[in-house]
Amino acid sequence: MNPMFRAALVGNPNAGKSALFNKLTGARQKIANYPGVTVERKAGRMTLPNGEPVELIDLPGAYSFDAASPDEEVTRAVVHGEFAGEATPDVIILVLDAANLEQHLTFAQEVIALGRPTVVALNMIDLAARDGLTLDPDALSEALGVPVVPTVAVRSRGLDELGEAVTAVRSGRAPEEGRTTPHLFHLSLPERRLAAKHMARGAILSRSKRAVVESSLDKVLLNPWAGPIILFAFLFIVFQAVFAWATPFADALEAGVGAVSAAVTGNVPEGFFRDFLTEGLFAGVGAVVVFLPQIVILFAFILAMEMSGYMARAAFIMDRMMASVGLSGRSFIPLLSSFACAIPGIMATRSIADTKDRLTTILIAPLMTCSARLPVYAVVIAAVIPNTTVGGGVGLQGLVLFALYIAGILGAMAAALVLRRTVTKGAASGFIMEMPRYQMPLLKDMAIGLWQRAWVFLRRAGTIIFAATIALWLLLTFPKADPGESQVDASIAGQIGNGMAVLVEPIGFNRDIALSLIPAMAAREVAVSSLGTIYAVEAEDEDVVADAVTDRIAATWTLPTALAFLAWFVFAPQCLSTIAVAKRETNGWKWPVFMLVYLFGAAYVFAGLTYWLAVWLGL
Ligand SMILES: Nc1nc2c(ncn2[C@@H]2O[C@H](COP(=O)(O)OP(=O)(O)OP(=O)(O)O)[C@@H](O)[C@H]2O)c(=O)[nH]1
Ligand SMILES: [Mg+2]
Repeated sequence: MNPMFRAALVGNPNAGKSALFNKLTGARQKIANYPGVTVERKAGRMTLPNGEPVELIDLPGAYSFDAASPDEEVTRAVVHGEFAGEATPDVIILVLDAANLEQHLTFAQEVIALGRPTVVALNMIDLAARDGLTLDPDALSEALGVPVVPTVAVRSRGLDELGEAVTAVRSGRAPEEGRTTPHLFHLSLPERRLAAKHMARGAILSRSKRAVVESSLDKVLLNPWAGPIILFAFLFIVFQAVFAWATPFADALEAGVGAVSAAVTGNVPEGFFRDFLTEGLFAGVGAVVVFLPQIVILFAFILAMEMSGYMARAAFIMDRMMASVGLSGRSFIPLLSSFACAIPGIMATRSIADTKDRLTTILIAPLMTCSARLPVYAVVIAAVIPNTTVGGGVGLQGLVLFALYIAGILGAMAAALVLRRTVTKGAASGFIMEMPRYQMPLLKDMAIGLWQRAWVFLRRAGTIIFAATIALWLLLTFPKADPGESQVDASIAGQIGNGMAVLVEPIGFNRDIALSLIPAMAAREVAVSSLGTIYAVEAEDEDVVADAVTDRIAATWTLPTALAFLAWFVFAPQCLSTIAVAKRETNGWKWPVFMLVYLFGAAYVFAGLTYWLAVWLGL
C-alpha cells in the first residue's frame, strides 16, 4: 500500500474550508461567518470514495502567497513544503466562494499557477443561488484548467464528487491532467484581478434580480448612527438575558448541588473524606458549576453573532472607535472573541498583519471580560446588588454586569491609547475586511457549538478548578485548630492569607479575599470556588450548600469591599494559560511579564479607587 497521501484545503478566508474539513474528516474545527477564523494548520483523516485514506490539512485563509500576517504565512509555508517537518501536499483542494467568485479567483490563479494537482471546490453554491446566480462549473473548469466540483459544505453536498475528483487528479486520470494553464503563470496582481473578472463573468450563466434583503439590512446595521446604537442595545440585552434567563436554571442547579451535598453529609461517615466532599467538592467546585446556565446563554449570543455574519459588521462599526485609540477594526474580532476567553482571542490576532497592532491587541485582550469572570461577577452581584428593576423594567443586576463589561472595554481602550503612544508606538494600519453574507444560524450547529462550550467549562471545573480548590482545601484543613479556635486562622492557608491581607487591606480586601486570590491565579473562577471552600471550612454547622458563598458574602463583606473586588477582576490577569499563550505568541517572556505587571498594577489602583470612592460616598 502507498504511504498515505496528503491534501490541503487552500483558499480565501471565509470560503468554507474548515466547514469542508469538518464534514470530510468528522473533526470539530471552529467555523464562523467572518474572515480569519482558522489561524493554525490542522490535520485530520478522510477516506476517499474508493476507500483510500488521505491526510487532510485545514489551513488559515489567505489573500495571496505574499504572506502579510502570521496566519497567512502558515498557509504559504505548508503549500510550499516549507512547514517544519512536512513535505508539500500531494493535492490542493482550492475552496472558492461561489457567490464571491471574482474576489476569490485572484488568489485561485496564484494557487493554480503552482502547477500542482489541484481540485476546485466551488463552495457555497446555495448562497450563490440565494443571490440569484446560476453558475457554470464546466466553464470555470475550462478557464482554470482544473476540475471544478460544486459543493455546499454545511449541507455535505458534493463531498463524494469532490473525493472522486481528488482521486482522479491524484492518479492522473483527470481530463485536465497534463494540460497546463500557461496563461495563469507570471501574471501581476492587476492582471490577475482582470483575469478574475473575466473568468467570473464567464462562469456566471445568469443573474436574476439580486436579493435585496442584505443590502437594506446593511443600510441600517452599518449606518453610522443607527449601527452603534443597535450594537450597543444588542449587547445590553445580552447581559440582561445572562441574568434573567439563567436564574431558573441556575436555581435548579444550585438546589441540585445542595441536595447531593446534603445526601453525602447524611450518608458518608464524618471525617476527612466527608469534609473533602462537602467543603472542597460541593461548596468549592459546586459553587462554580452552578454558573453553567449563564455561560451557555452568553455563548448562545456569541455563537449567533459569529454564525449570522453580524460579528464582522460589529467590527466595521467599531472601526472608527478603535481608530481613535490607535487600533483598527481588525483588532475587534480578536477582542470580541476574548469575551469568551482571551486564549482564542490572542490566537486570533495572528490575522493582524501589523506587528505593533497585533502586540497591542494581545496586551489588551485580557481586559475583555472573559467567561471565566462571569461566575466571579455573578456571585458578588447576587450577594450585594438587590434583585430589583430600575428605570421601568431594567434588571439592576444585569445592569451592573453590563457596566462591568463596559468597564473592561473602556479599560482596554485606555490601555491601547497609552500603549500606542509609548511601548507599541506606531500609526494605526488601515482596515479592510470584506463583509460575509448574512446567514441564518443553523440550529444543529448552534447546539453542537453550545455543547462544546459547555463541555469546556465543565472540564475546567473538573480539572484546573478542582485541583486548585482541593489544594487550597488541604492547606485550610491542616494543621487542625484547637477547640474554640477558627480552623481557617489555624491553617497554613490562613496564615498565608493573614500575611497577604496586609498587602490588600489598603484596597479594602479582607483576609478571605486575599486567600482566594492566590489559587485564583490558576483560573479566575477559582476565586469563587475558593471562597466557597473557605466559608465551608469556617462554617460551624456541617450542612454546607453551594449558595452559602452568596450568603456569606452578603453577610460579611461591606459594599465598598464587594465593589473593589469586582473592580479588581476587571483588570487582574489571573489566568496562567493566558500568560502562557501570550508568551508563545510573542516569542518570549518580555511581553507576558509586562502584561502581568501593568494589569496587576491597574487592578490594584482601580480596586483601591473604587473602595475609597465607595467609602467616601458612604455606600
Ligand atoms: N450556506 C453555506 N454556508 C457555508 C458553506 N460553507 C461554509 N459555510 C459557512 O460559511 C462560514 C465560513 O466557513 P468556514 O469554514 O469557517 O470558512 P473558512 O474558509 O475556514 O474561513 P477561515 O478559517 O477564516 O479562513 C461559516 O459560517 C459556515 O457555516 C456552504 O456551502 N453554504
Ligand atoms: Mg477555517
